[in-house]
Amino acid sequence: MFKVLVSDPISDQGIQQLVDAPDIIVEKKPGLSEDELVSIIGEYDALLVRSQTTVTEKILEAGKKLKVVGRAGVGVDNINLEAATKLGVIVINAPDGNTITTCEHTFAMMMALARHIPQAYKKTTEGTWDRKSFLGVELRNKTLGVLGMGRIGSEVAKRAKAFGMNIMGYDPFLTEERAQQQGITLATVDEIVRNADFMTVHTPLTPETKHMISKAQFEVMKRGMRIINCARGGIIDEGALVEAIDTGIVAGAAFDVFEAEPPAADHPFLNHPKIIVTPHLGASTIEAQENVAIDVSEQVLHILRDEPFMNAVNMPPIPAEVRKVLEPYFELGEKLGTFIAQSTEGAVEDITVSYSGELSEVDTQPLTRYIVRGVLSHYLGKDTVNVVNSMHIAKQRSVNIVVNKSRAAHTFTNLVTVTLRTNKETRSAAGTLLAGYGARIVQIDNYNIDLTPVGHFILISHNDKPGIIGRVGTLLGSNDVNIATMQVGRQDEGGSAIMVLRVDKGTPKEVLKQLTDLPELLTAKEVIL
Ligand SMILES: NC(=O)c1ccc[n+]([C@@H]2O[C@H](COP(=O)([O-])OP(=O)(O)OC[C@H]3O[C@@H](n4cnc5c(N)ncnc54)[C@H](O)[C@@H]3O)[C@@H](O)[C@H]2O)c1
Ligand SMILES: O=C(O)[C@H](O)COP(=O)(O)O
Repeated sequence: MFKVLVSDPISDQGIQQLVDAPDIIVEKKPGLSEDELVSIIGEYDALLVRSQTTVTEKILEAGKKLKVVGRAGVGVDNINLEAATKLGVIVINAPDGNTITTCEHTFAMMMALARHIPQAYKKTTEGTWDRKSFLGVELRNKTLGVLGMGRIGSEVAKRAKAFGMNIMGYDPFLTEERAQQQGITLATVDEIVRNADFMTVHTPLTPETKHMISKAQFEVMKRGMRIINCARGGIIDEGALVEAIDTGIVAGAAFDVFEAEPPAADHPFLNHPKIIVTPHLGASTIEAQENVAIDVSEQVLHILRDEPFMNAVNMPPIPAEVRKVLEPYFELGEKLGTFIAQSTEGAVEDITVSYSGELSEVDTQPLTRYIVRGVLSHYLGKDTVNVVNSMHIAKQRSVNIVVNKSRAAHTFTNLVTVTLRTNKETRSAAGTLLAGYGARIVQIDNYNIDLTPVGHFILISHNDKPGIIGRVGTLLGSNDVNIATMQVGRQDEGGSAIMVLRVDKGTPKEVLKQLTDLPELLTAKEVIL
């Protein structure tokens, strides 16, 4: 049974799949302090948050069973990613579910700003019929500068075109070609600042984007610009903005987010006649909240059940086309890792992974993480090593990871070979996926075999001498270990050979010892896959 703690208000419909899952207990405890979270987090396998809960290193350290922190939304600046990675806690988000909603909120803010709607509403409901003070501007034919042309920025640009606006966009990933396809003008921040009538920011808050619009930009800014921030507080320098409004450079601003949330009661935005504000409502629609909660719940379930998952933010993203090629190999990769670790004596020095065939054409790094996890979890436990921290742990323990690639396909379309070198020996195992038959281990050291990697095995190294197979069979039979299948491989007649026995259950240690006492038998290892 896995326990999931929901510490922020998250859509009930969205987390229904977790509530319904027979192996999950969901507990909702919104509004806890850091200390309260620290005192209870040790019981939970997963933590689900929005932006209110600050997931600190202290909380992560106290989460001894914690496998995943799920963020029902985009921004993960409330989660200590470095600590999570170090501790092997996977952090996932729901990057797509609130894009349209936030884009629409940006538009609502832009129109409210252009037409003074909040200010006019306030005055009218206070009993003053004032039509003079609220002369607005049209959006049509105005230039909109978009800083950050990711998911939300691109949707904003799309809608702005329908309003007859000209769009200038800046994003480090925006190329001239893509800008042309989107019907926008690729520009620098400086060009946007000097030319736009409206400017909206849609970047994450990073050391690079913090105060990217500050005093220097306001000094050269087109007079009368209107500015919208529905991304993150701090991208625009709040103090410098107020000064730019008060000195007539900026005509008005609409902010959904603040450098500190909630803002202090005397925050200069709160009573400023030219600044309109909402309390971080960008993602707050029924649809978006359901979408993000569904997405994050689905991935949390996968992680808790040790199944392949998406949207981890503390490991590099896997492009869809690469995921399609690699995902079928994740389980096999991890099994090859665990197989080789169980088969090899000694302290690990390096792990060499060779990819041949079509696999060699994609970025195989995500698959390597599974393989390394398979190897290291044999020594450190599955709970300690996961695909987020496997490479980090390998580095920490000075285990070299070497990756080779070769286009040559040999007998199989794809072949993954894992070689483990320890201070005592070097062994390797290779596997593939056979169409219609699934995962197979097809080579151990230099011996060809054909093994479905599931169940209990005994891996024996011996000298190829008459009678040895019979003696192994008799010994196991007399110890009530039933052999389901047996495969034997040898290089040369009378030379070294291996035997792989699939047995119905675990083999007691003393039986393995008796096996190694047989003449001509060199080693006998139990492998459980
Ligand atoms: N107000 C809300 O409730 C709300 C809701 C959803 C998202 N957000 C925030 O909106 C922002 C954008 O979200 P998204 O889903 O579009 O993210 P995204 O990752 O799709 O887009 C962000 C874009 O910013 C670009 N970028 C990074 N550094 C930049 C820089 N220095 N200059 C210009 N561009 C830069 C990136 O290349 C990327 O394309 C995030 O900060 C997110 O947390 C806020
Ligand atoms: O990054 C996000 O997804 C938004 O800021 C939404 O945050 P929220 O889930 O706290 O509304």
